[in-house]
Amino acid sequence: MSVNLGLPKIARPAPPELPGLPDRFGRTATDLRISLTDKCNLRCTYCMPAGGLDWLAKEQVLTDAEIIRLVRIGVDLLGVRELRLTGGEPLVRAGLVDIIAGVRRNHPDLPVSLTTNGLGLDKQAGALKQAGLTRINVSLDSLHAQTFAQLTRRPFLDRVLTGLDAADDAGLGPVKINAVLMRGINDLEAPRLLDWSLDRGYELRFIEQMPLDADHGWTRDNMVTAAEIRAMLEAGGFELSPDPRRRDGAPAERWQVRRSGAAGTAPAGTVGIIASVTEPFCADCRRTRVTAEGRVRSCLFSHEETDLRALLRGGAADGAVAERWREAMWAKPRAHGMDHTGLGDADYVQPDRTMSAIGG
Ligand SMILES: Nc1nc2c(ncn2[C@@H]2O[C@H](COP(=O)(O)OP(=O)(O)OP(=O)(O)O)[C@@H](O)[C@H]2O)c(=O)[nH]1
Ligand SMILES: C[S@@+](CC[C@H](N)C(=O)[O-])C[C@H]1O[C@@H](n2cnc3c(N)ncnc32)[C@H](O)[C@@H]1O
Ligand code: SF4
Ligand code: SF4
Repeated sequence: MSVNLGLPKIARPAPPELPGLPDRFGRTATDLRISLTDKCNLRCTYCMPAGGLDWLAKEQVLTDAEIIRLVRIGVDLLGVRELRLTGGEPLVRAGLVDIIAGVRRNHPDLPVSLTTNGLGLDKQAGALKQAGLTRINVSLDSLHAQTFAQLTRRPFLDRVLTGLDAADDAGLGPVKINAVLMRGINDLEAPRLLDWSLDRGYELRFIEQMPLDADHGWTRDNMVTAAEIRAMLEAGGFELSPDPRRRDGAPAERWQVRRSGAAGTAPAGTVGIIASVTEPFCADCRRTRVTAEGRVRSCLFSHEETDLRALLRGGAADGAVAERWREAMWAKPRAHGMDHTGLGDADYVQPDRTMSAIGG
């Protein structure tokens, strides 16, 4: 079943006999992102409403076995080469360790990473590593307790920092830190966040805020742009030079960082900037997403979803599930859920789902 979420449906031919998950614009998805839950224990203002959302009922959410099977279909039949577990907050999913262990049993060499807010990592990091998790990204927008609480609507900065210590001890590196900068709230903290990340050996990435928040508070003018971020870092004591490594479909553009006055020395580390709005990277997008209830979203901003759960629960063979998934990806929009880039343009329509409910 394909679920149209509001826009006119376009008639499309079936995908050709190409291997994997190709789309109509010459891209092939190899990076699978699965949301393990729509629930979360933070309420970041750019993502969730203060009162939370109507959570999915347990029976609506894919089971551990269904997730492990979908990953197997993705890897064995559809050319998936890496897996990202996300949410909502994936650490609140009871079966997380079992899911990772099950995936790892089937795919000894698959890179499996987790994007998390870090709450509860102190207790789970060791078990996650032992189950076969490869590495981790932790979202952290501020190192000031008060600013953290303002942005996330919860006073839990210390718990995130404890979680990061545990991730280091468990060997879940290289750790990446995700920070969304919000004008007038944490934007001036950008150099300090970078300094702290360099000292701890983390790769910090700044993310342009995207219009995916429940409160519909995003405006193009108020968003902190990649160009502004680079300028703030340079004014704040850092020199940036392009990272010579190939980007390889990654959302983050990476920069080598030297502390000012250290020209000619080895870089102190790298910083990434994910400029989904002002410098979009859709032309080289390699992503396929599955929501917590088992729907394929071919693009973060899609208005159409394709249900795989009914097939999984209806006794369909792996090949039939794979074929439906291929059809969904063939219909992937060119960019930003449309036929052109343009978050915030007059014709941009924000998806009904928030980032947390899509699986960021
Ligand atoms: N426009 C767009 N932005 C994305 C997409 N995927 C992730 N992002 C943004 O990039 C941020 C970081 O995503 P992560 O899950 O930490 O990881 P990543 O950068 O995709 O991948 P790694 O560098 O391999 O860890 C997200 O918070 C989103 O804001 C995407 O498909 N499209
Ligand atoms: C939706 S969260 C899910 C995983 C986990 N709860 C976390 O926060 O890392 C994944 C990423 O999406 C980012 N994000 C959420 N809403 C966003 C928005 N409106 N624009 C840009 N990034 C956003 C978060 O900062 C986080 O790094
Ligand atoms: S960004 Fe992550 S931690 Fe923050 S509310 Fe959304 S899902 Fe939760
Ligand atoms: S907006 Fe859509 S097409 Fe562009 S990078 Fe994200 S998922 Fe890919």
